[in-house]
Amino acid sequence: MAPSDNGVVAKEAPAKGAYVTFLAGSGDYWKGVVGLAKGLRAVKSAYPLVVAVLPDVPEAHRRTLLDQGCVVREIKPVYPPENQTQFAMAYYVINYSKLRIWEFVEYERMVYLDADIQVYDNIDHLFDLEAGSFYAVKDCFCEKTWSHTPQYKIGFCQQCPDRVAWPEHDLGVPPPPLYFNAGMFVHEPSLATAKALLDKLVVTDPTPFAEQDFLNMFFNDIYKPISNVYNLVLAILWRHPENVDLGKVKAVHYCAAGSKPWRFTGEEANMDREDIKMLVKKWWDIYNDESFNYKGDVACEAAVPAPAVVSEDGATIKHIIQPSAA
Ligand SMILES: O=c1ccn([C@@H]2O[C@H](COP(=O)(O)OP(=O)(O)O)[C@@H](O)[C@H]2O)c(=O)[nH]1
Ligand SMILES: OC[C@H]1O[C@H](O[C@@H]2[C@@H](O)[C@H](O)[C@@H](O)[C@H](O)[C@@H]2O)[C@H](O)[C@@H](O)[C@H]1O
Ligand SMILES: [Mn+2]
Repeated sequence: MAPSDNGVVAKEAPAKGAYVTFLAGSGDYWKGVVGLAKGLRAVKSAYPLVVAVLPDVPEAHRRTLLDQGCVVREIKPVYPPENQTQFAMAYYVINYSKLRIWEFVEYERMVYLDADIQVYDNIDHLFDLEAGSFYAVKDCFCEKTWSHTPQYKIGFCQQCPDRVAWPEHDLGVPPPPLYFNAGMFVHEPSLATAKALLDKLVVTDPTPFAEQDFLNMFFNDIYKPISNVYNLVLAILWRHPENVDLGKVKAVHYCAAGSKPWRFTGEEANMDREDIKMLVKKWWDIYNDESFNYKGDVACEAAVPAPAVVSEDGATIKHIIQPSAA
């Protein structure tokens, strides 16, 4: 790539990599996606952000994402088999549609980030991790959302396995396998894997953490934990403060109840903490900073493979490179 004005040659991203997030509904999660697009730009990521959108995402929201340089790709919803499951959150049923991102085979490697994640340090090196494993951060079992599980009931958590030993003799079962938070993971799109996921889904009873439970089961044998700095599940701040150094955190996951920055009121439990208020302000500082708006970045264009229209059950890939109005 030609040196930029100051003679510094921008790192050329392998054309086959991209960040990907997921957007459903006509609600306010689009603000999370805009924040994420601006955050990746702020840390000078060399990779584009693809947004997998369900059909119910309004045109106006899609336009806003295109204007922020996102690659917007419509996907068909994925539903779990008929079930009476009580999901930990009722809306989790839509999260199974995340499974469509294995169909994005125009990319060899993708880093998935929930729309309620913000990146505060460059994590492009994740694209260089050795292929063949599923990389993600270990979740925490200590929040009330886990109260249906034996680990919660006995106070066992993989974030501190020595605090309460797993009573294998009493329970007659081994400790649960390592379990990742599905808000961030590194994956390799493949139509074969996409088909295997959907085939397995139709014969798998849904469970409270929906696609997160399903992905943990499906990728259990190749799951490789990576550092908490790549996906700080906020509850770690009060459940396992010894496991986090905020100065080193690269990506924050605003998943704790009441922590979504664009809906923040500070009223829910733990939302009056100084570190939470600082992290929410940090998110807004990026969201409101117009210098991080899309300006037709050359690096972003170079990182995007030649736009192609891939018809797939009516879904097509649209990539429009237009300088934003701002
Ligand atoms: O109404 C919704 C709910 C969820 N999501 C997407 O699904 C992801 C997972 O949901 P959420 O982050 O709320 O789950 P949590 O991590 O808080 O459990 C979100 O980050 C969004 O990318 C969305 O687009 N619209
Ligand atoms: O659909 C299931 C969701 O499950 C996960 O969220 C949970 C999980 O992290 C718990 O451990 C926390 O206690 C809870 O707050 C948080 O919402 C993923 O973040 C999300 O992307 C999605 O997969
Ligand atoms: Mn999330």
